[in-house]
Amino acid sequence: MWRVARSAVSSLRQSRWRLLSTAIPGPCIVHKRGADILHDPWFNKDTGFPLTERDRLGLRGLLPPRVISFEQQYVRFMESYRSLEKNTQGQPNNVVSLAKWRILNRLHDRNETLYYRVLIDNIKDFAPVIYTPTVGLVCQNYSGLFRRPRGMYFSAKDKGEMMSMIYNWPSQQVDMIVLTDGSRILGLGDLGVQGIGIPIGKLDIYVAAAGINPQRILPVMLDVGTNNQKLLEDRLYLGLRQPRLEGEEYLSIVDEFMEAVHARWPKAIVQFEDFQMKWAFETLERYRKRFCMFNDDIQGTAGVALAGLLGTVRAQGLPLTDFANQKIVVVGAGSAGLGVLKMALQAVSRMSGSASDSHFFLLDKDGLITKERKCLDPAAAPFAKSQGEIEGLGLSEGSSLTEVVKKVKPHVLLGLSGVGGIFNEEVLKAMRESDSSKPAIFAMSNPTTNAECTAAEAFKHAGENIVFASGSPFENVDLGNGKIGHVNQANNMYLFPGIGLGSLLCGARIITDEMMQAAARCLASYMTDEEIQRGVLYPSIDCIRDITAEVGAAVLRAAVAEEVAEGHGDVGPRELSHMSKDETVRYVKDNMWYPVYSPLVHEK
Ligand SMILES: NC(=O)c1ccc[n+]([C@@H]2O[C@H](COP(=O)([O-])OP(=O)(O)OC[C@H]3O[C@@H](n4cnc5c(N)ncnc54)[C@H](O)[C@@H]3O)[C@@H](O)[C@H]2O)c1
Ligand SMILES: O=C(O)C[C@H](O)C(=O)O
Ligand SMILES: [Mg+2]
Repeated sequence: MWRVARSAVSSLRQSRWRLLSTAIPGPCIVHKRGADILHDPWFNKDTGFPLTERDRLGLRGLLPPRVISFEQQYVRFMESYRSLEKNTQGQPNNVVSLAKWRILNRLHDRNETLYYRVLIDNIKDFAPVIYTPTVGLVCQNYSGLFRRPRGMYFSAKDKGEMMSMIYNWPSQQVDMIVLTDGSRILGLGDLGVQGIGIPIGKLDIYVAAAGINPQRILPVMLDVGTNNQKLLEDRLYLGLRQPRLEGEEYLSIVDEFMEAVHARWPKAIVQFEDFQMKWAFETLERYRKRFCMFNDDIQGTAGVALAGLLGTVRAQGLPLTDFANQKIVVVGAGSAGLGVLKMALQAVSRMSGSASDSHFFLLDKDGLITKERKCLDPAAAPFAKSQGEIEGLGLSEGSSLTEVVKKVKPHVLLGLSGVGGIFNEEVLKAMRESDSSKPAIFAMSNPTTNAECTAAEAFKHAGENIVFASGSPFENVDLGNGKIGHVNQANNMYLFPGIGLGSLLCGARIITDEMMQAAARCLASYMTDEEIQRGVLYPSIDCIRDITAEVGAAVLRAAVAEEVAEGHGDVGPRELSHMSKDETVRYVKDNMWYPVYSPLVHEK
């Protein structure tokens, strides 16, 4: 019940959008006392409870006597984190990564305010721990790492119960849900119930980047079984031990979940994450006109890739309209690869007035996709080459990646295949013959081991003149002679927080293609010419809150223009439509939650 009061206080605060976000934190109503408060990570301040608060809340004697300030607690945590880094030096990467994840996870379980503050302030260091790539390792080892639940689990066994189950979630208000069925976790395949780590990591990024109130987030696992034989045989596996539901049975579970969410929180936004391709596309089409939802792998990824692709045009000193002439080879015809091509095509059509995809080449595990392909996937069909388009190049159905790169001489080679190392030495060397003055290599698959190539390999084999981006973080590459090969992180984390936040703050009924395009354009225009010339396509993760505010505002304004914005709290659609661009950014920023200890007031 305390959560009701807390959200009332917070919406009161949120409604005063003209106030600066640095205002003194208002009091927080709490309906519990004593040890129950210490065990609630939302209220717990550990040794930070002032003496008067200890008296008021029945905490006297339950803590060591000295009061430690928030700042001191912060320093203490960071010191223990840094000493862990020092003490684990030289140990295998996986061991170090999991140790870092554990120390952060323990803080998350104990004291959310401190956890989110250290996360926000050190996002560049901590994103690789709580998000990609370590989150992949955590998912792989989830059943062994499991200590306490986080988020909700809806399983095939819960059919018919979801409408009541949703009320088991203790928070009165939920704004943002990330949902997975665990069927395609990063490039690691079907991890069943263990995929819950992905929604948890994505929502941590929502809090850090978009300032979504952590009390209003909900990570969800839809456990419909797994086809991963190893997991089915693992005695520690925590999910349903049955093959995945298919067809109508599967869809009826997702339908029931979506209806239940909508019944309790009609304004909540649902982000679909890491669904295998067939369900990723099908659920997007099924729900996008009925609910406020999007698929991050299809749409978020596309926006980030498009922003990067537009950056590579600028890096060549060409006008953006030249994007229509860029030859782009996309390796991987799954939800992400097809999403990128679809959005790129929309961008070409917007720029040149005609939707020509003649410069796009799409490959999957069977090589170049052409209209000759047997059992051509309908989703890939629009990008399949006709014989006429490729015979002049000496290519044909199923041509290998090396052949395609050698013959096409693409401006951009973009990997979303999930296959580590597929951009091998021969492929990368072939990129030296690219028709671009600054060839681009995007190895976007996650986690690190699944990247199509490493940054060092790309600069070594394709040349120093390339622009490089990867989905998981790599260190910049020392090219010698004082030169640095810049590594960009082309990850959907640059966009999904802003898409969610912008949609939330305007009360979007649905999320349209135009809102996605606006997000991508905003990210694309974020960088200066000087940065682009240095091969820097995306801003540093350090300023993710600023980027998210800009993206959120762009999404919001597009929603208003598309007339899908219904208003948020006491800010109605008319008020939204009268905001200038700067006012919109201000509004978005003022609505970002920021972790500080609020004075706790007990109420029965
Ligand atoms: N950087 C990002 O922001 C981002 C976003 C989304 C997805 N991804 C990554 O992209 C990868 C793919 O995701 P998805 O959802 O599209 O998966 P998917 O399973 O839907 O598609 C994978 C595609 O790769 C193709 N493929 C497999 N082996 C291949 C090979 N040897 N050569 C060429 N193609 C091959 C498959 O045929 C399929 O078309 C994953 O690793 C995921 O982590 C990255
Ligand atoms: O999770 C990520 O890091 C990006 C993307 O959503 C993916 O599936 O790989
Ligand atoms: Mg994903």
